[in-house]
Amino acid sequence: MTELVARSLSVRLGRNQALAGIDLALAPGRLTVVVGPNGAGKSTLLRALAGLLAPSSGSVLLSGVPVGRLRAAERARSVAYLPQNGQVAWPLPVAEVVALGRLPHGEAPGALPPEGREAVAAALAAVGLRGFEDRPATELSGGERARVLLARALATRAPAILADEPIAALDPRHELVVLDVLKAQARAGALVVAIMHNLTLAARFADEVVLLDRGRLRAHAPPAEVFTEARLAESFGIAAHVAREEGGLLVVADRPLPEP
Ligand SMILES: Nc1ncnc2c1ncn2[C@@H]1O[C@H](COP(=O)(O)OP(=O)(O)OP(=O)(O)O)[C@@H](O)[C@H]1O
Repeated sequence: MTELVARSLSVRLGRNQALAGIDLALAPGRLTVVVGPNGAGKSTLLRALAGLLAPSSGSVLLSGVPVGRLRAAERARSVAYLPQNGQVAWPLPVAEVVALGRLPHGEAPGALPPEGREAVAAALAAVGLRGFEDRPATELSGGERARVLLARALATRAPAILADEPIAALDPRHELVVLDVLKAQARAGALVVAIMHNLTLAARFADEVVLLDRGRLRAHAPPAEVFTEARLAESFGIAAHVAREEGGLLVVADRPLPEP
């Protein structure tokens, strides 16, 4: 069972204390949504959890092992990381970009074994890109490209998926498609973490919410405990309505509060 644990995790980026003393335990089978205002440290947290950024103090343990100590291929097989605003530099066909997700398994994109081919096809279908296989990845819309990169992460079939704003560029239908995919991955046993700014969708899809603010962990709890009007005012500086609806919690941002 894959678990990710941050212990007293602090990260400095240049002169900035991006994260300070984060204690967090993430379990498999859960979709955890990370929220917080711009600059709160969300991307920094995800990169540290993925082993891509060394803590300045404290540690990140992947199933008990410091994540920075894993070999790159082993780490990439264990943790699929989707960066924020991912770009595609080369005009490779979409299927080959997604096949790059098989590299940590030692499978070359041009010569995938049956399992690799199946993983690529399933990932493309999951994000609604069947039929895009031969299109150059540099000739796609922003939302299509974002889904290609998510498919690449899914094709890895890693037990942990860390996605930095996976729905930021997507239309409303594909926001739901992608969140359904991430939820299904969690239901199938994966540890899934996604950064999101859409609090309404976060409240609806998250099993648990991590709220970061100025580099500190303010809350880690189910959506109804995190999304209170008082906390939204304090951390986001917004007046919001929070209501319980049949489909879950409804969070509607109403207006910005004056700067304190
Ligand atoms: N390379 C860097 N050097 C110095 N400071 C940095 C660097 N990258 C980010 N920071 C700072 O670290 C803090 C956390 O940044 P981070 O990208 O983790 O925020 P975030 O919560 O993901 O924000 P956003 O919602 O805007 O994507 C911010 O104050 C940011 O200005």
